Amino acid sequence: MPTTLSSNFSNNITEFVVNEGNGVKGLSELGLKTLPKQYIQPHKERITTSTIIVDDSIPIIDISNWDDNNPKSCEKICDAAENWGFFQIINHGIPLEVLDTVKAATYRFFRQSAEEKNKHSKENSTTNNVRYGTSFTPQAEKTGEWKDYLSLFYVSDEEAAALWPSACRDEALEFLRNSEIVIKKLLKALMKGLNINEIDQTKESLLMGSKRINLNYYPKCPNPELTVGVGRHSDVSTLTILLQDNIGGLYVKKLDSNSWVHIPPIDGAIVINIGDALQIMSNGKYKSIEHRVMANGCNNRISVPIFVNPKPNDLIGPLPEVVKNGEKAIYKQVLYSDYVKHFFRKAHDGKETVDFAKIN
Ligand SMILES: CC(C)(COP(=O)(O)OP(=O)(O)OC[C@H]1O[C@@H](n2cnc3c(N)ncnc32)[C@H](O)[C@@H]1OP(=O)(O)O)[C@@H](O)C(=O)NCCC(=O)NCCSC(=O)/C=C/c1ccc(O)c(O)c1
Ligand SMILES: O=C(O)CCC(=O)C(=O)O
Ligand SMILES: [Fe+2]
Repeated sequence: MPTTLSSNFSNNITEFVVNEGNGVKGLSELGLKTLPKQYIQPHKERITTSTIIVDDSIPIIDISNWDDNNPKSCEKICDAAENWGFFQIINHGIPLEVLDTVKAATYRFFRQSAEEKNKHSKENSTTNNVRYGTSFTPQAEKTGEWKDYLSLFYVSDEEAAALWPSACRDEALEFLRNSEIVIKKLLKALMKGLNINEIDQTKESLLMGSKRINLNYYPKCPNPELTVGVGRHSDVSTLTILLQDNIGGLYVKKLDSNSWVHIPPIDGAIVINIGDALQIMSNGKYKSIEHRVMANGCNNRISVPIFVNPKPNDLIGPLPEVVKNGEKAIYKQVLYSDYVKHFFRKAHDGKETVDFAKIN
């Protein structure tokens, strides 16, 4: 097995990783001793101990006794959304078996040959709703991110049966189905915090009219300190429901600071974060916070986020109930698909995406 790259191979990294569909998983499995230069991030993007704080953590909220008469859990959710933008939920009711099987399915998908996975690449896929890729936007990035992914946009069970890869389709659908009750409970609590006590069908569709599930694979990395698994970004979703494995490495920026806090893996827990769409709809009350993932020198890591979104054709802006009390709108109305395209067409750049919707 080669341990360093021949200059010829190095020149052809993009060909091997991106075009042939080997991904960074393929690179990792060559047994490289040093990180290819294409993945060396500028200093300011690396995750260093000097910016990490260890004596703080995002809230962990037990939602087992959750019902409408329990304002305490509702308050905790809204406080976390305002002050952290991130929290973990435990005793959420999604069976552990569902979580374990979608993790196993993620490994099953990525274990397949490059040829099989690459049938779902941007170039080869017969649909825009299924995409296998690597890094974030290789066409627009100066430096690569050490991650491969499969992204599945949910339209219907029938479409998924026809188009999603069989290695992970049923398990991804099962996770989506089981997350539905939790998503509705969280949105109900978050709307209460905005004095919206009734979620009618129009509002439900605006908050959770479309879903995307990603399977992320972060292979073991030589020189993990020089690169990132995922660079600084905030999600463009309403809410993200994130399942991580037991490896760790996800960091979230502490509000109004330059410090980063680790999100420790907790067996059976799910990480929840507010996305840009809800920051915009709440006129900035709920925070869509920057986060990033450290690469790992010893272990492969996987994660499975469900992005809960408006529908592509929805107009999003501060909700009428939020601005009706004379509050000044800080965001304008934007077409959600324009917002998402703006996000996908550039490299990760922290919180810059939301400027697209700001009133200047
Ligand atoms: C996403 C779109 C806009 C795609 O619509 P479509 O008609 O297919 O547009 P398109 O013109 O083909 O695609 C627009 C661009 O996005 C890129 N793109 C589309 N899907 C993806 C994807 N899953 N991953 C990366 N890029 C994508 C395309 O490659 C296009 O770029 P370019 O080729 O013009 O350079 C549509 O489905 C939509 O509006 N969806 C709304 C719901 C939604 O998907 N919301 C996003 C939630 S995802 C979210 O919040 C976070 C995601 C994330 C974070 C960190 C990562 O590292 C990461 O990989 C992903
Ligand atoms: O892998 C993780 O823990 C986070 C991934 C992430 O932020 C994303 O896919 O948007
Ligand atoms: Fe994210």
